[in-house]
Amino acid sequence: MAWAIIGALVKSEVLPPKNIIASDIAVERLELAEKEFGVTTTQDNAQVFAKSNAVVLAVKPQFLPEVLENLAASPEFPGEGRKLIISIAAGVGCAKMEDILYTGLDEDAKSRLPIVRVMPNTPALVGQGMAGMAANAYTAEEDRLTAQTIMDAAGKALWFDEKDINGVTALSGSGPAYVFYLAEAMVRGGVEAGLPEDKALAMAIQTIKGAALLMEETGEAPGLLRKKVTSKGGTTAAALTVFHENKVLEAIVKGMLAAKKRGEELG
Ligand SMILES: NC(=O)C1=CN([C@@H]2O[C@H](COP(=O)(O)OP(=O)(O)OC[C@H]3O[C@@H](n4cnc5c(N)ncnc54)[C@H](O)[C@@H]3O)[C@@H](O)[C@H]2O)C=CC1
Ligand SMILES: O=C(O)[C@@H]1CCC=N1
Repeated sequence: MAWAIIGALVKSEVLPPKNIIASDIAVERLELAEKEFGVTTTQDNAQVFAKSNAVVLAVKPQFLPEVLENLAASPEFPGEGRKLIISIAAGVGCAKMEDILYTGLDEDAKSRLPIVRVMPNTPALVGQGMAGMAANAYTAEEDRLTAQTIMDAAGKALWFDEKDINGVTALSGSGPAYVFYLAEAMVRGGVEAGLPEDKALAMAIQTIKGAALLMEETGEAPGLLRKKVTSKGGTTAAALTVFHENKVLEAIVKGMLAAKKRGEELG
């Protein structure tokens, strides 16, 4: 995800590579990032913090507390200037991050460390991400603008109350997997209908892409566009009748609520 965000910032010229500093414990990833994007790198997270106005934390959720604890214990912390902390770790709430970062800080120091929690998704890798964002109480308009600019570079981003982030995760965070699942089903259906697999895949991809663009460009509701494809007594109606009988729509909604519940449990 960090790779996607760095790539998007560089490609969209939101920031020149020399203004981006990346850290990772894996040297080979840093070497790759230097080569691919021309960014500065370090293995020292505290150096990133010291040199940046905005820090994006993109480690796996189970490592985030440790990374924050090390940061809070470093001589560079909290420093002088204002620093926006952005975390993309799934399931780690602002309260948890505040617990670690704000302990022992006075109100002035806290207000210089605003926190934004982001739920991105993998299409950010191709500049078509959809992120949901939530800001903590110390966040000002300029911080929200910074977070918006960073995430817009990788696609689109919308603001939510933090209580809605598990719903966002269930929709756009996990959502690409639902679309890939649909694509898998369409390819299997195509093959069973006698098409060669490579062509079935190419057709499924273009059909999903075209349908998404049609929704976006016409602004028409998905249900209305579906009706426009469905001739009375025709082929689409035959397919949809089977989906309906098998409660496919209800199953997807149930699945999303299970994803939301899992997000709550992990949090
Ligand atoms: N993959 C997805 O679909 C989504 C992922 N996320 C979140 O994005 C975050 C990153 O996920 P991925 O990019 O898939 O993981 P990843 O494992 O590919 O990347 C994490 C990177 O952090 C580095 N790292 C580990 N410990 C470190 C430390 N102490 N200091 C510095 N770097 C360290 C690792 O070497 C690795 O390069 C996770 O928190 C995940 O919850 C959020 C939404 C969607
Ligand atoms: O499956 C997960 O838990 C993460 C969060 C959203 C996408 N991947």
